[in-house]
Amino acid sequence: MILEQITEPKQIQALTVSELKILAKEVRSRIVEVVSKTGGHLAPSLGTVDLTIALLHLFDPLKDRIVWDVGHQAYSWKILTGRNAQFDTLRQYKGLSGFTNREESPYDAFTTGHSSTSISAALGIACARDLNNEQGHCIAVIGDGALTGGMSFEALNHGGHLQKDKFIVILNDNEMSISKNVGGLQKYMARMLASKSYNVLKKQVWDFSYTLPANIRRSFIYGAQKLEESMMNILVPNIIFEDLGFKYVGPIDGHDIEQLLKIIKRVKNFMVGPVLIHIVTQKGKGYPPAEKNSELFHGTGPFDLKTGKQISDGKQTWSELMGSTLITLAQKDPKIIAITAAMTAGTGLTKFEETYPDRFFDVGIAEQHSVTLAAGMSTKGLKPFVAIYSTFLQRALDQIIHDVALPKLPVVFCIDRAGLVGEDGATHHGAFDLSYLNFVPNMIILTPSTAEELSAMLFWAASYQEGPVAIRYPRGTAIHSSVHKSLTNFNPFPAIIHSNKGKIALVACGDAFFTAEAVHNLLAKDKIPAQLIQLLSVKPLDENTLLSLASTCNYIFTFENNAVIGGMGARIAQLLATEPVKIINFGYPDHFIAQGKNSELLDEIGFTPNKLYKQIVQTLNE
Ligand SMILES: Cc1ncc(C[n+]2csc(CCOP(=O)(O)OP(=O)(O)O)c2C)c(N)n1
Ligand SMILES: CC(=O)[C@@H](O)[C@H](O)COP(=O)(O)O
Ligand SMILES: [Mg+2]
Repeated sequence: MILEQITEPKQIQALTVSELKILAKEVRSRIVEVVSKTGGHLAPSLGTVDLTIALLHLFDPLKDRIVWDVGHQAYSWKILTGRNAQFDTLRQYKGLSGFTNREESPYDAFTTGHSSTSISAALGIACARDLNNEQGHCIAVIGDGALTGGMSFEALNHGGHLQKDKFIVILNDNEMSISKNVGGLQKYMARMLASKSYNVLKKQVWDFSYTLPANIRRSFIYGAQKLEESMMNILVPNIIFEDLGFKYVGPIDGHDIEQLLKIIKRVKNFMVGPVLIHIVTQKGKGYPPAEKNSELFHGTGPFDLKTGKQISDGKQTWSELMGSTLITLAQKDPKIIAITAAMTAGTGLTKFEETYPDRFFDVGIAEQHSVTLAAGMSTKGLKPFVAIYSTFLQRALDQIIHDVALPKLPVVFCIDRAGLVGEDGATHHGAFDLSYLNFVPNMIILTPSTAEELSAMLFWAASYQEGPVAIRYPRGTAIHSSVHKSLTNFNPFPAIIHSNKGKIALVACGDAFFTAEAVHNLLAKDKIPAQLIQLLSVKPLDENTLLSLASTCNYIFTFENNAVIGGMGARIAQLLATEPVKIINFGYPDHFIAQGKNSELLDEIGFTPNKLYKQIVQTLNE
């Protein structure tokens, strides 16, 4: 086994091409074997094995800085940059992160998880390199999906302007985002792939250059680049990257290691100014089930290695419930529209897309655009539901404030993955949406604890026309419960009083209600009566109920799956600041929470019924 002998990336530089090919096979087996147990981003990571090996053969990953966009395709990078021994801990509690992370390894040039940051980051590194008089190439590896994010274009625009040498963007084009990639850009790249004439020209130029003595080769290639700039416009009109100031090289078979080495080496040694290398890969390469269904294996749970069969309990998720309720609403109201930013399956909208293709919009990885698109639609009387993960909606805060809330447009935000999301970790937890929405005027924020409440809120929001509504719900299986059954004539604003006895009150929202309920039961066993209050609406708050609690209780303990700073509890504390009651907020602490099973993470931060109960008893005894 070659892989077993690789303890540091430098060793890869000494391998022959046939050894590199064997290494690629071994790395793929290692990835499939581990991810079948841990779950993870299998198909993206299988697609980049050959590229990783080529890059590590040609570059020094400490001196040269390589930034992987999203970082979900970097498993081979991890394995080959000194982390093979820990690779079995991928995405596990205290194990390796599922993304690149500067705290995890000096080889990881940038901490990632959210899309479309790589070109900006690599350009920033290139600027710093030059200002510090340092050496080395700065390379961004970005997928065709990530390229649909606006930041990529902001960075290409700026990179083309700066004209940095040794600045390379590698576009990893597999024609897939998580689902099929969308948009004019995708079609444009498909046309480029089909454009043989330009590639023939490129090949001829390179081949001819090899007939020249080494000392004049570099200036020949520079001259050829200039010539190409004008010829290209005849052969392949409007190469967008060239127009922006990048030299375009490609398309290249991203699984042909020999070819990758040849071309990347030429770019490394001879080309001046920023270069974009366009490689073509297949998602899931080397593992037939993932090749056949790369969407399913984009991010997978554990699966059977032999068959590729995934393990699922088949229970309805919050996202699926949202999607099916939206179909029901859309049947009644032709104005209802669904919008996603490249997360059709994740947000439960696959069936909506099939049922109402004309009323479904996948905008690409373009959260900001999705929000303002919805705003535009709603000015003309449509009723858009924007389904977005809490963590990704962070990107669109200004659009929420300026384009939706200020003009009071009736856009509904279905905020998925609110709270901890487990193995994706710090970059993906939905820890902040209550905080970043709480301060937005005109915003209504609803927090269902049960499946029935989510449905009722969606129905309610569909007919609310006075301004935006955000409904936040967690990742995973929807909870059906009898805690709140009377959903006819649903009104989300009054607090639900589940128990009104005692001098202390537990106030909770969303799925944290069940934590509060469990604490309530533990206190009851200790003969400590507590009032138990559920808020369906975090904004506006039911001020009357909270003020009356303040007048009857010595303590109010609040529970939420959000950062305590700026969350529901913080607003309650603000509201009751002048009241004699003491308020203690339970939620996420003021640090980033890593990855692992939610149960492990909640235990670590002390957000479990037992730990909270003990904290309450201790507080009462003080
Ligand atoms: C801001 C943001 N929105 C959405 C996502 C979810 N997401 C992760 S990877 C991905 C698709 C990326 O496609 P591409 O860049 O082509 O990489 P591939 O998986 O095809 O290799 C999406 C939508 C994200 N990570 N960040
Ligand atoms: C890499 C990325 O951002 C997505 O693939 C994300 O991991 C999906 O998360 P879910 O598994 O919760 O849909
Ligand atoms: Mg892709």
